[in-house]
Amino acid sequence: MTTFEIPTEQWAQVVEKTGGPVQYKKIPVPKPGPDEVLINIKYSGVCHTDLHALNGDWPLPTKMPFVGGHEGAGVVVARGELVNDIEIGDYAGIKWLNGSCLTCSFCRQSDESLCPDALLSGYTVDGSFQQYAIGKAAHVARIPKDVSLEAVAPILCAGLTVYKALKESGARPGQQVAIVGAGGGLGSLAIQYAKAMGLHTISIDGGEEKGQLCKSLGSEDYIDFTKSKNVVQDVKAATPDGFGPHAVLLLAVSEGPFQQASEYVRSRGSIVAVGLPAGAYLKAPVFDTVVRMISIKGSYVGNRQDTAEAIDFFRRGLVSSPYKVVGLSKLQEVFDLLKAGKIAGRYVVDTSK
Ligand SMILES: NC(=O)c1ccc[n+]([C@@H]2O[C@H](COP(=O)([O-])OP(=O)(O)OC[C@H]3O[C@@H](n4cnc5c(N)ncnc54)[C@H](O)[C@@H]3O)[C@@H](O)[C@H]2O)c1
Ligand SMILES: [Zn+2]
Ligand SMILES: [Zn+2]
Repeated sequence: MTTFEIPTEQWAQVVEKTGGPVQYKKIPVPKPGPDEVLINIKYSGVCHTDLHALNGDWPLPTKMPFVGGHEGAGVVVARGELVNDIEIGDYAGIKWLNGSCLTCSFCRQSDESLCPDALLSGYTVDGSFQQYAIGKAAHVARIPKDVSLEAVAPILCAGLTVYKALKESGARPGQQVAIVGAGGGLGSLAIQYAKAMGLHTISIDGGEEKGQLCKSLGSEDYIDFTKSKNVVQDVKAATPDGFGPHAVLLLAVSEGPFQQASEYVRSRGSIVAVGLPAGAYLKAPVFDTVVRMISIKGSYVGNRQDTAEAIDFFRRGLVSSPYKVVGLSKLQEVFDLLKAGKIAGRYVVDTSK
């Protein structure tokens, strides 16, 4: 068996007060409990959720201080005495769902994200913006040895979340799906998963850079919400019969689209809310929802099987996040860009610098 030398101290980005800035400092390397593994994180994607956590946007408290991050890809370097289905030296990933009880009625039916005792990486337990992170062995993502750890990182939240949301939408091959927030981290992967699943995509986001990205990833239409005079009309016009898309994935970080989607979704279509803008509400006219038989639902990350399937799409070369790599020490700069809506695709941080 391979053995790794584990230091006692490591570099991490720590949130010490709501709103930040994050503090780049040395902290102790944690020790895994009996049912846990210690992963030497090589790369971590930066999700907009990490910014919500930093800003205290949601009605759910974080631990404090905390280390954010939940798209961490690395190598298993230690394991607790109860762990026997993952080896030292294996590739593994820290995802949002760090652990769940595995015995409640949700866990028993593979709705692990609904577990009342779920542990959330980079939120209620320390996450992947550090060189060594802990995950419950049952939940850490199994990453095949033949994939790039920096490229696979965004699959661990963005990829698996949009893959699950597309399944939840009920859209079938050949149908149209509108992706709102298509040029962001989740959106850029949603375009590709949708395409791989045989769906047509209509991308909605703001600015030319994001438009070019969406087109280059295979989206047939791009609607720039900052320029369009009538987003509702433009979305409907992008479908062959003008009746609107069969499904809408709401990935945006502003409330507007959550109020608008019911105006352009096709009758009997579904609206899937995934983005989590602070304090936002979903709104739809009851009359239209009834007589046009619209389904409105939420979708929250995915279970362990969704994770494995989402990674398998990546391994087969069907999806890949467009990403840029910077050092972990530059995390605050990434947050500033994310806040300004300036990131097309994903940023991935390299924990060695
Ligand atoms: N439900 C889940 O399980 C889950 C999982 C991961 C992330 N999230 C949430 O999803 C959201 C997106 O995350 P991300 O990392 O992709 O963020 P991101 O910042 O990379 O992307 C968001 C995109 O939305 C676009 N946008 C903003 N306003 C818009 C509008 N009015 N119309 C169209 N597009 C608009 C932005 O330009 C940006 O490209 C966040 O709120 C995050 O917390 C939810
Ligand atoms: Zn995330
Ligand atoms: Zn449970």
